[in-house]
Amino acid sequence: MGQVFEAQLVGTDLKIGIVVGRFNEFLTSKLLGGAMDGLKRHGVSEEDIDVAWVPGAFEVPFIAKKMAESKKYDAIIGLGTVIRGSTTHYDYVCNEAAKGIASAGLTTGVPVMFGIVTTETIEQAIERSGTKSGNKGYDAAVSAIEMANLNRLF
Ligand SMILES: Nc1c(NC[C@H](O)[C@H](O)[C@H](O)CO)[nH]c(=O)[nH]c1=O
Ligand SMILES: CC(=O)[C@@H](O)COP(=O)(O)O
Repeated sequence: MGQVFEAQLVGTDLKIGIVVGRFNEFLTSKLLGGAMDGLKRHGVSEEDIDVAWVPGAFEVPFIAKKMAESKKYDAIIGLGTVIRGSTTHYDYVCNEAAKGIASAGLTTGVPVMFGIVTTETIEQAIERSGTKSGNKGYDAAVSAIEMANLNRLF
């Protein structure tokens, strides 16, 4: 076997950018709290975390890409909550957020995490924002630390 690359979950010298959607703020603020908790528990200093608020999940990739291009950050975390309504709007917002976040990472070489909760119901969103199914912001933060450290190995 050749080399195995595996990163530590240690955030002591990392600088992290967070982009969070204001739409459904009562839930996205919980995702932000979870992300901050996940970063700090793994050693990231609070002063090394910058936060940008955008109108909704659709706008997350735009600012995530700008943050990544600035080369000030080791990883970016995109946070948002998209809940299906009665029209096709949900699909457009989700698809563009997912595509845009993936593209921001691939085009800049800075890992960008997909911390966007996409659900059929508000109950499902609550469950993933710090209640029975955990906190997707926390999960995205841990993934950001892993990817930032892994990215340094290549
Ligand atoms: N319906 C949701 C939205 N919609 C707003 C869009 O994200 C966008 O801000 C607007 O279309 C202007 O470009 N955003 C969410 O984050 N969550 C939703 O459920
Ligand atoms: C996901 C959304 O954009 C949603 O809030 C829109 O709801 P609707 O499809 O009922 O307009």
